[in-house]
Order: sequence, then structure tokens, then C-alpha cells
Amino acid sequence: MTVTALSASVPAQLLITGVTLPDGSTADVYVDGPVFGDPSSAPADVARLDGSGLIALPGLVDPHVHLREPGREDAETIRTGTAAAARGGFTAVQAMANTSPVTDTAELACAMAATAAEHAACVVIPCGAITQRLAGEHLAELEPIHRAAGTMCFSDDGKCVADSQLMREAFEEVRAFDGVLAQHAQDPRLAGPDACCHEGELSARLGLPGWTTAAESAIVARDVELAALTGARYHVCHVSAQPTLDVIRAAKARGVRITAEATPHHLLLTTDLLADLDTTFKVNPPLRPAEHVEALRAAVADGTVDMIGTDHAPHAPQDKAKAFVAASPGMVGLEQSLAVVIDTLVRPGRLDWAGVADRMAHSPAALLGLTDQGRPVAPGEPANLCLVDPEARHAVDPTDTESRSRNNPYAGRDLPDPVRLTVCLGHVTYRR
Ligand SMILES: NC(=O)N[C@@H](CC(=O)O)C(=O)O
Ligand SMILES: [Zn+2]
Ligand SMILES: [Zn+2]
Repeated sequence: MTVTALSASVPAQLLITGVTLPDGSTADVYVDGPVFGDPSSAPADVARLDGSGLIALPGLVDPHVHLREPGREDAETIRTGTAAAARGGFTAVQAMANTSPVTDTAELACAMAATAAEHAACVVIPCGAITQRLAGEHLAELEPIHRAAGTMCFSDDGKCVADSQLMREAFEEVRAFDGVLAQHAQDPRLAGPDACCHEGELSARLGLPGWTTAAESAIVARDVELAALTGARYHVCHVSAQPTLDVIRAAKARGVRITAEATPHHLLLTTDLLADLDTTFKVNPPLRPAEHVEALRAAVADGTVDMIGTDHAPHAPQDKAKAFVAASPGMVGLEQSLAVVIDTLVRPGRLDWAGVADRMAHSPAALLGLTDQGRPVAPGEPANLCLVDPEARHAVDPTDTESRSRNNPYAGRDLPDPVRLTVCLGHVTYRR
């Protein structure tokens, strides 16, 4: 099993025979350098791979990962985080801005892109901050970041932009280049920095500060009005709660330009995992009861939730080995994202492979403005591929990872082990 940085390889030539495409048809797929070629034009001695029983998805795109570089390279780096991405089938990721320093200037966005060009195993898009230092007081260099780094998406993720007027001004600035604001929806008065458990019977019993679903849905409802007012695009990070889904449905019905993502952990895990106060399961927004998990699955299936975003959030051991209220929130997710989608949505018959390609490649690529990602697996298209064995399974081992961190909420769980091969713009970035 190998993971390779893009800069350390040349585009490959590879013929994958008899593979199943997302629409259910069978075809040969020919990786001819950076594009897919016509299989009948492949040379007789080309390297071959038997694709029977395998699914050829487009390379997956993750709109929400934390790579921790610069500032917390002990927890993750661009190299290790994108290696985990390649192993998870991803060919592009958006790196959130809550690094140290925060990605709030054009210079810092370009520095991240330069590091990625040297070390990354997939395409890395720097997300720009909405406000300077994520402090929620003054706007960051929105338009300069867009101009310098091609960034379309801006977010204070980790923090909520609570100031309505500042949010309005940010919408107005990104509207000019058709950019999008991605909100970490957490009203800081309803769910403050200590909030760490879904507000309900369990938070009361454990004595943990509650995180009401209204803290999420109220912010999204406000932002919908600002998106409608300004005509700008709006994206909801890591939706966790049923009332928020109602707000998103109503906004879409009104024609507001809104998209939303769900994480794999909110699609599988429930709040009762907090009963033993294991900080691995501490995350923002918190794990919710089963009725919210079910509502989220239905929303991904019907398209109310447009895409999957892992919110891959690696943390060093000492930041998790603390009292529950003091521990850092977040969990890794890149290497198990497709596995969780298969078990929660594909196997139960709620999403077909074309749906997976849409929620995990086409939709996030459109959000980020990536024209060469999330495209069909077809001759003439960019050679981005995630080759999937839908039957393989294993017990998840948190130490068997490309990530530098081990805060894996699926430890010991029986899950699919689907990714056989990842190809990014013709480069074989992962092969098992
Ligand atoms: N999700 C989390 O609990 N933590 C994220 C920040 C975030 O996505 O809000 C992190 O950066 O660790
Ligand atoms: Zn967040
Ligand atoms: Zn995040």
C-alpha cells in the first residue's frame, strides 16, 4: 500500500477493465496521463488492472478539512493530511482557515498553496477566513485572497460569525466575484465555548453544558435572510440537527442560493457515545440523538443536504487527554468517509452510486468552483478516479492511518474498506 505526493510522480497510463460506472453500466477506463483516454486507443502493452466487481467513482472532493499547517504540525501537516485524503479516495480538499496564523491574507493563502504544491497528495484549496484572526470584528482580505489564490469559499469555521452586520458586509464583498460564505452555525450566546453535549437528558445527567439545536438553526435562519438580501451564495458547514434541515428546505424553496454539508460522524454516531466521557467523541456541533441522525440521512438522500464534508479535525493526544469540557473538539474522518456513506446510505438502498458521485464529488467541486474536479469518469475528462471495492470490510484500527493523529471515532468498528486506487489528474496517489 502506497501514498504518493503529486509532485513525486508523473501521470500514469493504466487500463482498468470491466469496471462499473456510477450509472450502473460496465466499461473499460483508460487513464492516459492527466486525462481519461479512449480505451480502444490504449497501447497493447499498457499496465492493466482487472476492474470486475469494482466501481469507478470520480475522485472524491472534500469541502471541509483541517490540515493544521501552519501552526500545529504535531497534529497534522499538509503532507500527512492529504495522504490520508488520498487513502480515503479524495483528489481535492478545501483546507479550513483556522490554522495559526489564520488564513486571513492573500499572502498566507498563497503560502499554503505553495506548500501544497510541494507536498500534497491531492489538490488543496485554501479556504479564506471571513474575519481577521477569526475574531469576528473586521473582515479579512476576502477579494485579495480570491484574486491571489482562486479561493471561492470563505469561512471562520471553528468560530461562528455572530455579528449580523459584519456577515452582511462579507456577503456583499464575495457577491462581486460569486464567492460563497460557509458558516459554522453556533450562536455563541445559546451555545458558548463550554457547550459540548447535545442539550437533553444526557447532558443533564452528565452535568455537561448543553448545546441546543436552536443555536445552529437560528444562525442559519438569520444567514438565509442575509443571503436573500444580498443575492450571495451561502453554505452551511456540518449540519447536525433536524430543525436546521427545515430552515434549509424552506430557503431552497424560496430560491435562496444555499448549500449544506453533513459529516460522516453525524450520519452514523449518536450522542449516547458521550456516556463514558470519552473525549474522542467530543465534536462541534455535538453528536445528536438518533432522530436527528435519521433526519440527516433522509436529507442527504433527498438532496436537501448537497454534499458530504468530513470536517477532518486531527488533534494531538494531549489536547484530547483532558476533562471533557476542556478537551479540544473534533475527530478525524478522511479515511472512513466513503465507508460511512456506504454503510449508512448505499447499503440501505437510500443512495445509489450516482448519488455518491454527486454528494462526494460533483456538488463539492461546484461549491469550490473546481472545474477539473467532480467530472464524469469518461474519455476526454480529467483523470480523477476513486476505485471502489464495495464488498471489502475491516475493523477500523486508528493506528493504521496516514494521518498524524489518532482521534478516530470509528476505532474497532466493522466498516467497509472500499478504496483500492486513487488517481489525481493522472497521478496514482494511493494504491492498495
Ligand atoms: N469540528 C470541531 O469540533 N473542531 C474543528 C473546528 C470546527 O469544525 O468547528 C477543529 O478545527 O478542530
Ligand atoms: Zn465548524
Ligand atoms: Zn471544521
